[in-house]
Amino acid sequence: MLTLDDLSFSQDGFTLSLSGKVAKGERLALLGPSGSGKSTLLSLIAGFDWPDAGRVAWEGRDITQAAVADRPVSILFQDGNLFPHLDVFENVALGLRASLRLSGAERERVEESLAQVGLAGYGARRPAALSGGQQARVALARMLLRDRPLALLDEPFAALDPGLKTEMLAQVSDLSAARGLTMVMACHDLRDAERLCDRVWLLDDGRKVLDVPLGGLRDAPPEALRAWL
Ligand SMILES: Nc1ncnc2c1ncn2[C@@H]1O[C@H](COP(=O)(O)OP(=O)(O)OP(=O)(O)O)[C@@H](O)[C@H]1O
Repeated sequence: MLTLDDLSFSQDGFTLSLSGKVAKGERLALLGPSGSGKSTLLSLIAGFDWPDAGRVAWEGRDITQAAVADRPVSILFQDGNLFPHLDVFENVALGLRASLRLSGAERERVEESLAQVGLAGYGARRPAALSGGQQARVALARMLLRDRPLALLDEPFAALDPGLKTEMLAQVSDLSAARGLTMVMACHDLRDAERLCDRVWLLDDGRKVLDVPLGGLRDAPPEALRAWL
């Protein structure tokens, strides 16, 4: 369980202030207008920022002040964060070892991860020699290789065409279900949220204004979500 207790964080006139819980294995979508605080919340969970007050805990362990590397998280952001000077294999291997000094078994895991996202045989290419969708899948392979229980995704599908988006959504859904990942995903599209997630938090100006299951939502949509339908 991911627990956020009275988190509060202020930056340049913007304040994020919320509490909430995400059950183990649950997939949570963060929806809200631009600037509502979705990325800020992901940064606080990932450890790129620290809250001014409140607590972030995973399975009862307080990780509010933990270093990024010591958190149970893997991260998939919109731009994939691939290193242009490293080849595809090395970019994925970074999920396992920052030193890139891998044992034979670890090299096999990298190859397996690439195969899982349909990129077997692409290891020697540089990111620039891949399409946008393939780059997104390299980032996904790295995220999966990290094998951390909490996946944080920030609009990971925004740059993909509809066909690739559908493919990636299905892949993330299958692979995360197979691993029982807990997921928090910021997105702008309620349909993406419905395809991947169980629950949605609607953010507005740094506050959580709605916290509901996604199943059956369209039958009786809450007023706050009407604009997103
Ligand atoms: N590095 C930063 N320095 C100062 N202010 C920032 C920084 N990053 C974000 N903000 C501000 O924090 C607020 C929340 O931004 P955030 O990126 O979390 O929103 P968001 O909901 O993810 O938006 P979007 O959907 O556009 O990605 C905004 O007012 C934004 O201008």
